[in-house]
Parts: sequence; structure tokens; C-alpha cells
Amino acid sequence: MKDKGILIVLSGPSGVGKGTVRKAVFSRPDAKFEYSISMTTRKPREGEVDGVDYFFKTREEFEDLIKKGKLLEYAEYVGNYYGTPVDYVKETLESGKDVFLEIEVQGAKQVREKFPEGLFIFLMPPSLEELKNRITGRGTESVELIHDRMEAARKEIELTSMYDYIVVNDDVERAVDKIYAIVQAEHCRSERVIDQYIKMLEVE
Ligand SMILES: Nc1nc2c(ncn2[C@@H]2O[C@H](COP(=O)(O)OP(=O)(O)O)[C@@H](O)[C@H]2O)c(=O)[nH]1
Ligand SMILES: Nc1ncnc2c1ncn2[C@@H]1O[C@H](COP(=O)(O)OP(=O)(O)O)[C@@H](O)[C@H]1O
Repeated sequence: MKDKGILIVLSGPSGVGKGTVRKAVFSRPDAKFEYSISMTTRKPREGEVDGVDYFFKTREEFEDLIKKGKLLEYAEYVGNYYGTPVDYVKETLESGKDVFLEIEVQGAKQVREKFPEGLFIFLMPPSLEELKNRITGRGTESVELIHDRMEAARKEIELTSMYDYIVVNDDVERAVDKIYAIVQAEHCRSERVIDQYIKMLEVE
């Protein structure tokens, strides 16, 4: 039987660089993770593509997915719903591949309850000032929304104790190196691999 993949959850405040780090993670030639594309009711930003960046849904469609139990987790964040499709995650893990989620902390908490064995990584900004600079610098949010996102960020940073690892995103490539090292270490964790070795000893 094939071993199940690892569910990797990358979380952190808006603007910390989750999207940037995730893209850098996936652009490495040795990337073996599968990215789970989320559903959202947020309007697409310029350049975002349905089915690539997100599956863009109406509130009615999203609420229907909730009712039908199609989401592993979901959260309302700054006025919009965001959620992870459960079937994709389960099927991909069953096939032995690691799945990579990029979600905010309320959702990460729900995943922790359903998948306590997941690998939870919190991406931390070098400082709150730098976080604000990044959100402002991206230019996708109005002043009011930046304020809301900074408030959300303060609350999120207070909840980091439920994560297995904290990675500071001072430099993108350095953060990616750390994420790879963490995932690699997780693959060697004895409770994940012990059965394989026991089987090997039985055969010989
Ligand atoms: N709970 C949950 N949060 C998500 C999901 N997808 C994205 N998010 C988070 O929702 C927040 C807002 O995302 P977005 O509007 O794309 O802005 P971003 O902050 O620039 O990534 C970010 O913290 C994302 O990580 C999801 O499926 N579930
Ligand atoms: N390590 C970093 N150093 C400097 N700027 C960064 C770094 N990581 C991301 N950024 C910039 O910060 C802004 C927010 O990044 P983004 O990936 O959109 O964040 P998130 O997905 O967490 O909301 C972008 O303009 C991005 O280029």
C-alpha cells in the first residue's frame, strides 16, 4: 500500500508574502507538492484566472458548497468567504502526494481539528511595519481594507502557538529553503516511516 501524502498548511497574515513564497515553492524544479486551489467569493484581481488562482464563486454557490459538505474548511475573511475543496485534498493525499494549502488562521484551526497530523507552518513578517509596507506596496487594497487587514494580522499573529513551525519571510528564497527543510524532515519522522521498515524486516 502506498503511504499517504502530507498535508502542508501555510498560513500567515495578509501581505506577509504567502502567495509569493508559495509560487517560489512551486517554481523549484524539485517541487513535489500539489497546490489546492481555494474557492472564494472575492472578486478576481487584475490578472487572476478562475481555476488557477481561485475558483471564483457567488455567495449563493459558496453557501451551497458549505451545505453539501464540499469544503474541508472555510472562513469569512474581510467580508468574503474562502474555502478548501475537500475531495481534491483527500484524493490527492490518498494517492500519496503532499498537498499544500495556503489559508488564513481560522481555516487552519479547522484543518488542525480534522487533520491533526498535518504540518502547520506560519509565515511571519519581519515586523508589523514591514507587513504594512508590503500590503500598501502591492497596491491592490484601498486604505480602509489595509486597515482591516492589519487588524486581522495582529489577531492572527497572536494565534501562532497552534503551528508546528514559524518561518520569517525576510527573504523569499530563504523562507522557501526553510519550508523545504521542514517538509523533508517531516517525511523522515519515525511514526510516518516506521511501518515501511517493519515490513522490510518482515520480508528479509
Ligand atoms: N480559510 C481559508 N483561507 C483562505 C483560503 N484561500 C485563501 N485564504 C486566505 O484568505 C486570505 C485573503 O486572501 P486574498 O484575498 O487572496 O488576499 P491575500 O491576502 O493577498 O492572499 C489570505 O490570508 C489567504 O491565505 C481558503 O481556502 N480557506
Ligand atoms: N520576502 C519579501 N521581501 C520583500 N517583499 C516581499 C517579500 N515577500 C513578499 N513580498 C511582497 O509583499 C507583497 C505581498 O505579498 P503577497 O505574496 O501578495 O502576500 P500574501 O499572499 O500573504 O497576501 C507583494 O508586493 C510581494 O512582492
